[in-house]
Amino acid sequence: MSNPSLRQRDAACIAEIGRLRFSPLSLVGGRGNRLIEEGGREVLDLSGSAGPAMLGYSHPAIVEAVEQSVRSMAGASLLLYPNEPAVSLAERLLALTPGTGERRVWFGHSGSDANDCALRVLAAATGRSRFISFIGSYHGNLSGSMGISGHTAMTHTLPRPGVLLLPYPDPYRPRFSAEEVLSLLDYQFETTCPPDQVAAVFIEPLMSDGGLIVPPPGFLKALEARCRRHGIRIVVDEVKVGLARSGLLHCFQHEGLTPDLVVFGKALGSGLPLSAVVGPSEIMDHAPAFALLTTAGNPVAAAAGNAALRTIETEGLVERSARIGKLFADGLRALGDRHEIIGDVRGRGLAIGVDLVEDRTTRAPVPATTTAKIIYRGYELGAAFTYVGLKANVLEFMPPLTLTEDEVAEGIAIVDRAMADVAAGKVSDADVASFMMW
Ligand SMILES: Cc1ncc(COP(=O)(O)O)c(/C=N/[C@@H]2CCCCNC2=O)c1O
Repeated sequence: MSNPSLRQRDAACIAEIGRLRFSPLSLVGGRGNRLIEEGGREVLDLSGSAGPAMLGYSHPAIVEAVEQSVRSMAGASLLLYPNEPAVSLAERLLALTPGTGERRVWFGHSGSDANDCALRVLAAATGRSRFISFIGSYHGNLSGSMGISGHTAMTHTLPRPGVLLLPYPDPYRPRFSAEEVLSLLDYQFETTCPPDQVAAVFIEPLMSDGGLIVPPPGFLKALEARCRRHGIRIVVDEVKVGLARSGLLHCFQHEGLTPDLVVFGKALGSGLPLSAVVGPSEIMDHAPAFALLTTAGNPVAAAAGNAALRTIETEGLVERSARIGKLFADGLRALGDRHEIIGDVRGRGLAIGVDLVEDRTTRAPVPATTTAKIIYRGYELGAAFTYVGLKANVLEFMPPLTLTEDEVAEGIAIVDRAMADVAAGKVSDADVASFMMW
């Protein structure tokens, strides 16, 4: 019997609950913007590993920072001892995150634990037990952060008591206009959701897993104004679209928001487990020993974080993300001349969604199998990308911000061919049966 493949071994030991697989791609390495498949094939990465790979893979700045830090580890627990990399990273985050007054930084391992921490400390510090969030939002997969998320993939878990989930207005499918959502919120405030009981609103400035939805201009600013009237804090979840990806350093800057707390993750560690919450001291200093994760803010992950933030600056990734993102989105839009399935191409910077429809007039989403087949065929042709959306019909492109113009052209050509091949029936339902996961 030949040696089992990596995928077969994975199937024999990795728990299904921890899988969200879009293709048979199994990895033995990565460098630059390419993933190295078992067997040696190099696959162009247009997924960024769901966002963390802001700098691609094995970026020299990350390798050097991690190597230097791990060779003389300044402890392994920020809880017990300050360490130079974590304190430097906190100082950097305070300097680059707009805000006023005394503020502090909390470190976590993931976007989930950072949102968990934010909501728990807000409830405790404000004495308010209600939260506002949005249908389609994804803030994490721990009890707390899942409990304020509104993604259809979360319906296996009941929402947190006291959370108000509002529709997130979608300009492409305006089932609820921005005005109707705000009017619904006003009515809730007048009836079953007293605003003085609401601790905070959690906002994705660009809704990612819910379908890469850019909110209508002014909506988030109008929401903020209502919150300000009632002392409701604004928590902006920048975990996926923050740190230069949107074409500005912070995605909330596109909306003119003034957050109270900002949640970072994914790209902050550039592949290492690292997240952060930046917020006012009256919240973040609520009590000692309130939000403890033993290895959070460890010197190795923090060293990667420092290198990631430095590289955003030294490689001009904010401007690059805007420029390459426009090139990529324009290229995807141009495919619409050949593929009726493309209903909408949207996003900001290098956070791009392609909304796939059965019919451009009705805008009815394609079946999830169609989306999955395009991703599967894209994999066979040499590119890795994923899908999101409450109807699993939005191709998600979250590539490394280091993507080159040539790689954009390569990626567009692969998407083009994948769509044509799927339309020609070259991918079967059986091919994608095990990749229909959310
Ligand atoms: C806006 C936003 N906030 C928080 C999270 C949770 O981050 P972690 O998965 O690092 O805990 C996420 C994670 N999003 C999912 C992770 C599961 C796989 C599907 N793709 C994502 O990006 C997010 O998008």
